[in-house]
Amino acid sequence: MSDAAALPALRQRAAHLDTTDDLAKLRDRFALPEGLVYLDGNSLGALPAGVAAVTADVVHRQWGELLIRSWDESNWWTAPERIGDKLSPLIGAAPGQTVVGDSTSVNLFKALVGAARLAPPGRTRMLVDANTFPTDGYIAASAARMTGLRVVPVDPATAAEEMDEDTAVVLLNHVDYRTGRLHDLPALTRAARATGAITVWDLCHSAGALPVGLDEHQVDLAVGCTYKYLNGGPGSPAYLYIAARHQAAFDSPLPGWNGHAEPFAMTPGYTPADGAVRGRVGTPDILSMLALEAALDAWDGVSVEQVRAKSLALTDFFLECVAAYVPEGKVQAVTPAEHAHRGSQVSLRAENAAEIMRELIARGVVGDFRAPDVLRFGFTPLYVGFADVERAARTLGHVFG
Ligand SMILES: Cc1ncc(COP(=O)(O)O)c(C=O)c1O
Ligand SMILES: Nc1c(O)cccc1C(=O)C[C@H](N)C(=O)O
Repeated sequence: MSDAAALPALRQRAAHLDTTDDLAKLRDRFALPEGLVYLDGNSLGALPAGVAAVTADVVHRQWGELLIRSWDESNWWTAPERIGDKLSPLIGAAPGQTVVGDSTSVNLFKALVGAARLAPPGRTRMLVDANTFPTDGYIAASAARMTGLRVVPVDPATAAEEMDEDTAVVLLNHVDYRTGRLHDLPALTRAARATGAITVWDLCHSAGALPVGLDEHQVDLAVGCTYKYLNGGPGSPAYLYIAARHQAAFDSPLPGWNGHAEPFAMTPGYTPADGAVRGRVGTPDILSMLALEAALDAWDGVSVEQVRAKSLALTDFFLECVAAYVPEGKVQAVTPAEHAHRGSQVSLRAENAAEIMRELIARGVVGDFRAPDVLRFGFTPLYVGFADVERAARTLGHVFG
């Protein structure tokens, strides 16, 4: 595998690929430290250049000077649905179906209980991705308990075989957080629909990295975070998608006053608002929300299809460079080689993975480690280039000596 002669050739290829990359100039839309190769945008995205000024204005003028008037005059009140509509094109959703707010965990709770209430009565099973990011499993267990369903862990690759007339809800991840495997959202959603089950997709690791097509594939409900490939910042609010056809019947288990049809009527009884707005709960976290709104400007004029094409080129090139630079047998790719099954990250299994990642970070290449033995590298096409990829793999090769 390891091949010293590959070095200049791969560096030259990287330079050529960067020169011919239409998205390369987008890196200027981000404030990244000089000299750092940042491959952890699948955990926390980079800072978009416009966010600091907008945040300063929100703090000093909108809050400091306008004070309470900003709920109307700075359009704070309608931020959750406005920003939901702003990110909708990235997940293939028409306007009016997505609200921003709360964490992914909280939105999962709303979606899962809401899904159980939408499902045909009498069904008993909630299928849940067995390899899911832990919070999804914890929340699903509680939502199932509350709604009288039984959790059935499933492998998303074969989940369609488990769907039957007794399946009420199906919760799956579009991309697996640990392996980077992309699951077949269109086929799995179709299979669930054929049985009448309600689908809930977690888009944390796909939104902003590849086309999702929620409306096209007739997904019922979806959630996702905005701090990964959408670059909303640490703890930026998550989102909830409620397909238009379900909105009238969607019965939120968290019917807070912000989701009320007339919040300022302050009536004792709850009447849900029309549309996705009924997915709102309490007062939105305006500072984070408006930072996210500014962060989404980094997508101006960029399509998610272009991003996907570059993402696949980056991960292909990374796998090629790793094969050339890393001594044979030191790492095994756990991310599928087939494009149809690959998200926007590459996970490599290695002995002493935690230590290897610490050393890589010390040498200016930031990825992350996931227990027990996975090195994770996330590729955000808006700011990662091919020279970054080559340097990351070369540095990994050096770490292995
Ligand atoms: C698939 C998935 N779901 C949920 C979360 C987290 O949810 P929350 O925004 O509630 O922290 C993450 C990552 O943190 C994730 O990778
Ligand atoms: N949300 C995170 C956080 O608050 C701290 C550290 C990491 C995270 C993450 O997003 C982890 C991420 N979901 C993962 O795929 O592992």
